[in-house]
Amino acid sequence: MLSVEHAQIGYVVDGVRHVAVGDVSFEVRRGETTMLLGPSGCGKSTLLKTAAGFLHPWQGTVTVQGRPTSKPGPDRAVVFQEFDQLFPWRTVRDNLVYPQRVNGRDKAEARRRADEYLELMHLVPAADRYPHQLSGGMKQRVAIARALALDPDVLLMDEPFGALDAQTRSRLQRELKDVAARTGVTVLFVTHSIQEAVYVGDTVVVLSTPPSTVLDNVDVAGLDDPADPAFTDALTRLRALLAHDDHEPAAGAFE
Ligand SMILES: Nc1ncnc2c1ncn2[C@@H]1O[C@H](COP(=O)(O)OP(=O)(O)OP(=O)(O)O)[C@@H](O)[C@H]1O
Repeated sequence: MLSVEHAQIGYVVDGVRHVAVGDVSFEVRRGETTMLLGPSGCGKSTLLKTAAGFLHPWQGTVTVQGRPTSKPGPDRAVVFQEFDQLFPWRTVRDNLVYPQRVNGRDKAEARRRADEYLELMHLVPAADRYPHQLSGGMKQRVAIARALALDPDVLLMDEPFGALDAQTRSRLQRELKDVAARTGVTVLFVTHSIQEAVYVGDTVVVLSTPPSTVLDNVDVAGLDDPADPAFTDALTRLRALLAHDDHEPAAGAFE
């Protein structure tokens, strides 16, 4: 579904080119959740922004269904970490309806889909509230529901639970797994957390320090019980990969 092939991506600061993503290739298969894990500054968000069409690779390609992600499009929906990504002047329901209308969906169908995804994300009681009346966790659930209601080919998530307390974060991880299984949506998800990568993902793409390359692709499909020895094995393997990266970040950088 989403393909990254020999991508090199960077930034020009004061006329100087800085390479963030050195040479990265991976595939996000249809219906699967792929996690991007790696040390701070390795270019996880840079890759996600390129998939979203906000940045362009200097070399290589990033494609969705074979089409380069050269600009943002309705085939990709993005959920960010920040709680302020909703339209503050629209109710929760209208936050879901409005982007669908902008994408050309008729009013009745947009409302029907909004209600379907409000139900799926347990937001029906909050449908007529405004974003400032919601907790951080609820805002993130609205952002996910809004993205799913657009029926994207790929859902791009940049540390969507990074600013939540531990309990809310676990709950949203569970809900996302459940919704992904029910809808069959394809997800690319950036995280700092090894635990989150194993629990939420089907595959973990582990990146090195910048200019980043792929250290490994680890299959974690079906691992959702931290008490399962296979879950612990996956955690150990990912920790070892990151620890053997030449420029390991300071201890404690990974949960
Ligand atoms: N707008 C920008 N202009 C210049 N450099 C940038 C910009 N955005 C990111 N960078 C640099 O590119 C590199 C990769 O940043 P990026 O945010 O993609 O990493 P990350 O892996 O998502 O980091 P973190 O896990 O800390 O969020 C970093 O060195 C960062 O400083």
